[in-house]
Amino acid sequence: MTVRGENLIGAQAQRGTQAAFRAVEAATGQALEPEFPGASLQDLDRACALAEAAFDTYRETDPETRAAFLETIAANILDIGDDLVTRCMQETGLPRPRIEGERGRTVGQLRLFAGVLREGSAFEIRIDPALPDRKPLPRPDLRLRKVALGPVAVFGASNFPLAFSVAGGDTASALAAGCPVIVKAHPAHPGTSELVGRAIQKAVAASGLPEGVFALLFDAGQSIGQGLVADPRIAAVGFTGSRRGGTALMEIAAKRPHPIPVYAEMSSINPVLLFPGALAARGEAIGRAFAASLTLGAGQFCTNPGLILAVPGPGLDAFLASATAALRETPAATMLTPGIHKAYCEGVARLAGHAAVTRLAEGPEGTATQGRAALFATDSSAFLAEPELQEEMFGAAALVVRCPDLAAMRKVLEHLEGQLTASLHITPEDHAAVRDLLPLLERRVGRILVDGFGTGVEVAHAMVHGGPYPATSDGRTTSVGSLAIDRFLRPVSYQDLPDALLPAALKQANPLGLPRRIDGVLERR
Ligand SMILES: NC(=O)C1=CN([C@@H]2O[C@H](COP(=O)(O)OP(=O)(O)OC[C@H]3O[C@@H](n4cnc5c(N)ncnc54)[C@H](OP(=O)(O)O)[C@@H]3O)[C@@H](O)[C@H]2O)C=CC1
Ligand SMILES: O=C(O)CCC(=O)C(=O)O
Repeated sequence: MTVRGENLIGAQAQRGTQAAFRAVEAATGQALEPEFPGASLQDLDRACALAEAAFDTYRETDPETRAAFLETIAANILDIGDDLVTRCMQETGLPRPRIEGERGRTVGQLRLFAGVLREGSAFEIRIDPALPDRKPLPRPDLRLRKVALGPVAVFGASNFPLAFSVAGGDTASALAAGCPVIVKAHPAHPGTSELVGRAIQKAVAASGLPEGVFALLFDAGQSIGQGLVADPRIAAVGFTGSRRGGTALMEIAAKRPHPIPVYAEMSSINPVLLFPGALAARGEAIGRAFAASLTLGAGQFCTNPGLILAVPGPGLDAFLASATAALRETPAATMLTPGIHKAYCEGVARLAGHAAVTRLAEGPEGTATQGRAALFATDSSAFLAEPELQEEMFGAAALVVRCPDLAAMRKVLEHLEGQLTASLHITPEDHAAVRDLLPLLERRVGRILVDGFGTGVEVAHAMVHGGPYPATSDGRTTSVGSLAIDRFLRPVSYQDLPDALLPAALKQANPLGLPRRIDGVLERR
């Protein structure tokens, strides 16, 4: 499939009329063909108008129609074949196995939401039948379902060109909810975005859905993204990226005459807590596993283990010896964009020059586009005193904080901002200390995991990929896993509507076969 540099608006593919940009080959820094002329504000207006026009029809399609649509998108993505993988490798510098794995995850996510639709409990059907004889007052007939919010703006992420981009988790969950989607492509991988966008556009047509269900817009600057968030027809935003970008979009959304939710996944340093029992039992092995997680994908994961908390002793020495040895041998790796590479190098230099920080290890030097691993150390009193030490360094760098005891470790956790994950390395003898910290961890993070690292998020029903601000803009939700659909739904209650006027999901005969809670009790199907 050829990349043409075209915006996809409704059933049309057309070149933009605004300033153009080209993708950059991540490994060489060379510009790639073709040019992507940016969308105009008229293009944006048309995409929003089509999405608005499609909304009422699309949201009332039955769950089976939307499930089949998501499966068609998945099949179309696979049908692109190697053209997608090679373009994506060029644009991101990520290796083939990673891109192929991410394509599998993307397709799996779409199919997961097809399953969610067929299972039906996401719509939370509740029926409290009328009690006309209740004293002192009769009870009305009350029926609740969740309905789609409206057209959703999705910002593709730079670091997951497939699984968090055009057909990624935000798009899959919004489409499953019944929301049309307008994607603002990430400029780091426009060719990949166009190929995937065409797969969705083709699926819209093949499924007989209104053309406004999907659009993909390119822009060399930020006016399309900002215009999208400000547009009154947009009802919610999905975003994965920097704290600066996410908060800028939150501000635009909050200033609208009708503010809308922005689901932004932003910065996280993902504390790793090395408990004394675990360090004594297997400090060296944990050090090796940590180095592998830190350097995965050049460290360009928001789940990257960027902060290590431990009490000094022989166990920590063993951990540091194996981690530093592994990091010194891990080759530098191509980073996604020159901007991300520059930000990483500046972050590492800032930490290296910090008076309270020592450098423990540095990976081998690479090319001008590659990032080398780095490990730094400080102590808990310096960490508590210097807020900049908890800033995310997006890449393969981490900071070890030596805590004199577990009470100091607690203080560091109390001082931390909201996080996506916390990883605990433990043995049974650490259980009492862990139990003590769990309530605090629950307040700080979205996912608590034991004897592992947060990278490689499982796409599942019980997954939370979220967390308190600034990990995300709204810690009540997740951007990965089936619960992500909930971000794009809202409850509506129907009181005393005659059956003939009720939506199919709430009719007495339950024609859609949805699971229902009747008088508070889940009905067996
Ligand atoms: N924690 C995480 O999950 C991630 C964090 N990052 C961090 O973000 C840095 C930059 O990476 P990147 O992925 O480009 O993230 P950005 O937040 O810079 O950009 C993400 C998307 O949002 C758009 N955007 C950003 N700011 C605005 C704005 N003010 N108005 C309108 N649109 C905006 C960008 O467009 P445009 O490019 O045109 O500005 C891009 O499409 C990295 O160095 C890293 O620090 C990156 C990826 C994931
Ligand atoms: O680790 C993962 O699988 C997901 C990470 C993520 O969401 C991100 O880096 O933006």
